[in-house]
Amino acid sequence: MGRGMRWSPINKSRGKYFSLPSPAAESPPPSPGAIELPTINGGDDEEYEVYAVHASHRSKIRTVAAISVAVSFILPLIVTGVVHSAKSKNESNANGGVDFPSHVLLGNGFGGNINDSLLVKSEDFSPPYDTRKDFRNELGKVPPYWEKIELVVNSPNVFSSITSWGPCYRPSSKEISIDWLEQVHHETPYRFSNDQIVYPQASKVGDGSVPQSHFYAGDDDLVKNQNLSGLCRPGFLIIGQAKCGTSSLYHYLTGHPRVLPASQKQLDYFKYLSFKPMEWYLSNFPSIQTFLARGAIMTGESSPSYFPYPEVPHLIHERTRMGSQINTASRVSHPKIIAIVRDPISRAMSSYKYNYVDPAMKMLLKRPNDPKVKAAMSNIAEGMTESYYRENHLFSFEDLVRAEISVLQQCLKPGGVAEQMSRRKYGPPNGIYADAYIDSALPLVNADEFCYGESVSDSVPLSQWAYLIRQNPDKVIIGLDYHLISSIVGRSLYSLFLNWWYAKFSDDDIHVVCTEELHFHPAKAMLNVSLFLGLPEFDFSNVTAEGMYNVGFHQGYDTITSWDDIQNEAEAENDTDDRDFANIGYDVNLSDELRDELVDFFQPYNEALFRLTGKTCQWY
Ligand SMILES: Nc1ncnc2c1ncn2[C@@H]1O[C@H](COP(=O)(O)OS(=O)(=O)O)[C@@H](OP(=O)(O)O)[C@H]1O
Repeated sequence: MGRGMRWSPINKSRGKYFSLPSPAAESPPPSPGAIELPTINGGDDEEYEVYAVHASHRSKIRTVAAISVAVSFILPLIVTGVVHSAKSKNESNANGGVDFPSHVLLGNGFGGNINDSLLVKSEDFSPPYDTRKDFRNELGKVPPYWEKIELVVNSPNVFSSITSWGPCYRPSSKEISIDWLEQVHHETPYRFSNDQIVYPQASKVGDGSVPQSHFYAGDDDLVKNQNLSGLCRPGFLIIGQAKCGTSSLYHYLTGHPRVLPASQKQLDYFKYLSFKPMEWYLSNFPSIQTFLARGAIMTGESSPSYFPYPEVPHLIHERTRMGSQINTASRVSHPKIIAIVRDPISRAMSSYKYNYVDPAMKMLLKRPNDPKVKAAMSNIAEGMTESYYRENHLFSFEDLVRAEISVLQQCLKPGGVAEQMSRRKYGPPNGIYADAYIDSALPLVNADEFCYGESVSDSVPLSQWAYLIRQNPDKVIIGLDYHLISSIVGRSLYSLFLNWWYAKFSDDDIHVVCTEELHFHPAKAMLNVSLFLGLPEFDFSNVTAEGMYNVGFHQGYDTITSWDDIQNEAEAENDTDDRDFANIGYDVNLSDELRDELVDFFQPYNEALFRLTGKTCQWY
């Protein structure tokens, strides 16, 4: 019997049958900040040195970062925030609105650039109607920072002083003539149906109205020459890791009555669409009208494509940074970062199914015309059953994992290829992480880019698999995303990826969720997420009780599977209690021997993760 999480009829309270894994035995304290690379059978036997992660280095970087952030960012916001905080408290008492702590306003960029005299005036301001009632949402509350709107509606002459409406950029002067009350009540009557959320997309950009040349302009132009007026921005980004429950996390979070979803869960902008202007990106978040109608505070998106790439935290930091040229309303903090990490073996198994078995099987059954795929399948009989293909022509989890691990052990050695190449690309003098390399011991390693080799031929898409394919000429590696098939194990080395995020963002702006918390204590895990975001307290239990998203073979970011169905399916497939939830829908064989080896392989990376994030997940 393996050592992962087990199904057992212990917790039936919500119709689920999961038991918590037994607490991990206490391990001896790690040598100061070190990752030791273990070997795994079949890998290189060489002994590796200790891979240093100096805590002192991180604090040095933090200090430098903190000073520059304090000068350019915290200071003005503290000023605004103090005023806001006093103001919202005052209003709250008088009108029964929600009393938000100042960090809600600050932390998510709602501070705006209001001058003090305006705020002083606003406290004495009495509109001719009850603004609170008019902008009230279903809960009878209106977020305090929307108060600015009543000023605008009632005294348009203050319009130019107000750069930010809630989480939204100020509308253009043309739009100020809009009767906002009319908009709220007639265009977007507030209901919980997401069909009624208005996204500015069609009318604003994304319809060809932005010249093509603009998309390919240099970064500076993308930032400067655009009109963000009236668009709203994300307060949070769920960055991944893929296959760790990002879809559930996103849907649960947008179940909070004050949080609105983006036009789709996964926008992938900062990875795949960053050649488009921010204007395009922000047009995928709800309109000001929708925010008002819902009494909403925040929106955000979830793109697991962000997690593994060092370019992404850098880009997010650049394009959302306070004081950038976007316009004055960008005097806001960056979106908060939410990462979710899962027991690395379960994640690897899920990735094996989703990124390899599933697409490969579809291709074997459908025989697409793509010449590369045809070449790879030239010796394979057509029209056979799924189980025939699985048994005869697909590599097992173990095959792929062992091939990958021998590559990783070599590549991740201290001073090895990944470390050297990463430093060359991202480090001093001109790399985008030059500052983070102040101390050369910082393990900034882009394993994803530098460990997996080049294509060998059409039938050997990466050198990593050359030996495997030579030894098993009947088996194929086909799929859409070779880079994902190649890094089934590597993408579970969370600490390597998160190091880059922590180099760009402050600890306070990153929140890490363990998938297992989301699984076993979903309402509590979500409450913690919402408190981190500064949202008002909300009981998520009804939202999370509906089920899990993107499960096993019910794949689809927006597809929910009820807890009962999950349970029934697991029981139908396996009569015993010995069931890991990673295996729902498809049996991935994992011998006890390989499991033990993987546990050892992941252990130092897990420990580095727990040290980095200050959070410990209950794995193994
Ligand atoms: N609440 C909860 N608790 C535990 N595990 C959960 C939860 N919700 C989703 N899942 C499992 O997460 C896997 C899907 O993750 P993602 O949605 O991040 O996948 S994706 O990268 O966006 O495709 C997928 O894993 P597998 O079923 O093993 O493939 C889901 O079953």
